[in-house]
Amino acid sequence: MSFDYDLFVIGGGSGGVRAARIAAGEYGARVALAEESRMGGTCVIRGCVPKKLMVFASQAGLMAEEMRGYGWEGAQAGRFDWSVFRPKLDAELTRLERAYTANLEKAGVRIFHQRATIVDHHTIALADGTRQTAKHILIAVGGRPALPGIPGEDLGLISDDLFLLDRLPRRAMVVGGGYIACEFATILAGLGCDTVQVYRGDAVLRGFDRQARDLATLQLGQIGIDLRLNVTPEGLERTGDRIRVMLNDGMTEDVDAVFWATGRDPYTGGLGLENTGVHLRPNGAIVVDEWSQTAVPSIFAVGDVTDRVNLTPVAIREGHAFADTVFGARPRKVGHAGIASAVYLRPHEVAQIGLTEEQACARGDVDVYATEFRPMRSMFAGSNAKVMMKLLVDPDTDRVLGCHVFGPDAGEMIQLAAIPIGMGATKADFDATMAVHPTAAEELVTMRTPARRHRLAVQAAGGTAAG
Ligand SMILES: Cc1cc2nc3c(=O)[nH]c(=O)nc-3n(C[C@H](O)[C@H](O)[C@H](O)COP(=O)(O)OP(=O)(O)OC[C@H]3O[C@@H](n4cnc5c(N)ncnc54)[C@H](O)[C@@H]3O)c2cc1C
Ligand SMILES: NC(=O)c1ccc[n+]([C@@H]2O[C@H](COP(=O)([O-])OP(=O)(O)OC[C@H]3O[C@@H](n4cnc5c(N)ncnc54)[C@H](O)[C@@H]3O)[C@@H](O)[C@H]2O)c1
Repeated sequence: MSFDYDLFVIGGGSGGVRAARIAAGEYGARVALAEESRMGGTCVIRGCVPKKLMVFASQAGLMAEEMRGYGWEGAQAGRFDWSVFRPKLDAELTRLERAYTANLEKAGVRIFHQRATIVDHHTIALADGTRQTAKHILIAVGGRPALPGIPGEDLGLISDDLFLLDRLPRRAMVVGGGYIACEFATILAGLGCDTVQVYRGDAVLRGFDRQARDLATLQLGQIGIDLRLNVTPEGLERTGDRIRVMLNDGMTEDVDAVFWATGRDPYTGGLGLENTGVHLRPNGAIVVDEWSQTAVPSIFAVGDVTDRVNLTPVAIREGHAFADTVFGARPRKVGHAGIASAVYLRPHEVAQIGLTEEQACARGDVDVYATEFRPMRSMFAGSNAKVMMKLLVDPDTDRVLGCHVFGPDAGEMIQLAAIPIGMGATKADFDATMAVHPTAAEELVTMRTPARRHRLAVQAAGGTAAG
């Protein structure tokens, strides 16, 4: 049977673009890609990139405060002008979008700027009514924000909207305690918005190490966010040009904008998967095996739509491994354990790799090398902001099981720590490494004595041994 293409990719985001470019450019496959919105996908257009630029923009106040502590009398951040920043952001995203498009075209990929749906195991329908056939179909459609399902929720905004605002809200509420909620609240507060963050749990960033979570929770309050814990909205209604939020603790809040950051769901609705034998999980995620192959041999899926680890570098690696395996005769699987990540808060970021202290304790014996200290840079300026560094070590093998950093540029630190830890480094390897002085990161190679030693036998007997 002959097909129009060897590969048809649905979705021009992190995973889809990489897979298409490698399959066509490196392996000579005949590839087409459909993108219904802007090329580059969530990360480039409405995620990592605009978010990080806004994090940079939002730190002027903290920098001015620090500089006053260094003797810069009267140092002030000035007034943030969204009408200057927003067009610059738009121009940068357009530049990136063009670069992604050009790279695909250079690799020989045929691009359809429209929505695609699946007709059968080898056929794609495009929004213009035409059909294309392909030997392989790659689904890389990503995810979409999930709303909480409460009355009036349509009055709220989603993360995409932050980058498209005509003007910044004077008073904003961010709902949630995950990556997006914490980063968005930090950005809004830093840009001068009166910011309320509402989270139903007792500490933000569930899934991260508890000590880091507690420090992040504290920091959100310290930078001026009105953080309400153990609270959740029950309904929204319009009052004039504002929005009234009814909270489950009986309080109401009037704000100019509400941002839902209550998770994301795979974007499989309306994709035509009922025409195939592809299996979905209850949240709509596509079930794939370790080769990113679905239950239908000709259909593969990568990235957030599979809800494995929802990060850009993971989607890219999955897309690349798919192309290597199917078109390059170089079978490659992607490991989803031990992936480092960072949350870009200010002034200190949260970054991690491997097990949390809680997970390590549940797994078995663990020695915890941990330190909390006021770093030279901010202490001199009179700030109480604390840095935290932690290594979790298996006492039997001496292997480092996890690393957690709460501090300035923690994301940059964890990227480098991820290399030795991924290679199986031991605590002795860290100890043998000469420190770079004076840095905050040097603490990672100078912690000599465990702060705590958790022993499974002792815990089972009713306690935790401290060393
Ligand atoms: C606010 C925010 C901040 C983030 N920050 C970070 C970060 O700092 N670091 C990090 O690693 N990750 C971050 N992420 C996550 C990251 O953006 C995603 O993990 C990544 O984009 C997933 O890539 P993907 O290829 O699976 O999907 P996407 O990038 O979402 O791409 C999917 C594409 O498919 C298109 N599409 C969907 N359906 C169709 C269809 N039927 N036909 C045609 N086209 C279709 C969409 O328009 C989209 O362009 C962030 C996410 C958000 C929302
Ligand atoms: N820096 C980064 O790497 C980065 C940044 C942003 C997003 N991301 C990726 O995007 C994914 C999605 O981010 P996210 O923040 O949307 O999801 P998340 O899963 O991290 O957080 C969702 C939050 O919403 C809360 N929540 C869920 N339902 C709720 C409800 N009905 N009412 C009130 N609160 C509710 C949850 O308790 C949680 O705190 C992340 O898991 C991450 O993989 C990464």
